[in-house]
Amino acid sequence: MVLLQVMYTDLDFIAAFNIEPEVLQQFLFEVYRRYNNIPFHNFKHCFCVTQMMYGLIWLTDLKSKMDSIDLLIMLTSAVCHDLDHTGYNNAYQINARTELALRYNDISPLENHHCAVAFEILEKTESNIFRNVSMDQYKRIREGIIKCILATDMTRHNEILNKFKSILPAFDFNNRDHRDVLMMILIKVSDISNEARPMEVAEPWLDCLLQEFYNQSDVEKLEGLPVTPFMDRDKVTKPSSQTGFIRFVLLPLFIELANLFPCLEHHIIDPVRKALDYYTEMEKALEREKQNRAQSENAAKSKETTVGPQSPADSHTDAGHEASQPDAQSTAGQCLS
Ligand SMILES: Nc1nc2c(ncn2[C@@H]2O[C@H](COP(=O)(O)O)[C@@H](O)[C@H]2O)c(=O)[nH]1
Ligand SMILES: [Zn+2]
Repeated sequence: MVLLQVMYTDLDFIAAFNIEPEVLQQFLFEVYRRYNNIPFHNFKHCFCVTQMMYGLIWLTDLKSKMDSIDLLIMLTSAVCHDLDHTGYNNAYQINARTELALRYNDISPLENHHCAVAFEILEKTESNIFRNVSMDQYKRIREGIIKCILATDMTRHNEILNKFKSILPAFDFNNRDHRDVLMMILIKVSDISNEARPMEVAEPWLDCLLQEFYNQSDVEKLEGLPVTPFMDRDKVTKPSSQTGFIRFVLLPLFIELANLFPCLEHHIIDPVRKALDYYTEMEKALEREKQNRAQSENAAKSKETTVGPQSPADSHTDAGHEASQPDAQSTAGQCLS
């Protein structure tokens, strides 16, 4: 929480918007309290996304290009963007007809909720970091935060990315609509930027994400709901989850942002390309292992049909051999390390 406080201070928000230190502390404490103890969408994820946003603001020298109110909107949106996430995505909310889906008529139920919780916190005077801004400024901040948090709904990914691509050739920092789209892109990039971090940080985050995914698909199976395919433990592995995501979601998004800010190439694109190579190799190793296993099983079967059934002792040895195999994923990981 202290580091988040430092980010507000470093970006000069304390002075520019007359934010009292104890109000900022109370705000951040309320935020901390309203993140749940779940594998991925927890307070640490909020911290990482905010830290990435803070880093992007400095790396791109946004302070010289945009009003500080826009920067305040972006940093605060990052802090609040997954408040009270339950660990079950929008598809689940809608299919299970949860309270959130009912309240928001199936329209981005989670993101609407994260935003509503943020403004619940800001409604309390003691945690309202915007309590000293003018009515007009508050209106702009509220509009901006709503826009940014709602933009993190991944079902809107192509819509937002295409809008950004269409304005990029004539991007103008003085154009309000252009800035709004850029703000949405920046929070999206920050939100899904784990793979831009060093591998030893990024990989454990993927484990946490898959834990949350697998938990959801298990519950979907138990409740007889449609099973979200990219969350199904019977279909998804660590590398299969990442290669597609990096190729089709991360790189196309990051490359467009780097078209506007070439200085980002080295910071966010290079590590993501490296991660793609890493998971592609892991996927190949897994595939080889699967093929080897299938071949040994076939060989064993044909031996059985030509020689006849094995003695119990033989089959025990086989079972023992099978059980002593390390699991596919860790072997693939070892091959690469
Ligand atoms: N397969 C992967 N999916 C990812 C990764 N990082 C993020 N995501 C997906 O995007 C959303 C992001 O939105 P959030 O606001 O919910 O955090 C997340 O839920 C995942 O579905 C990744 O590295 N691999
Ligand atoms: Zn998030």
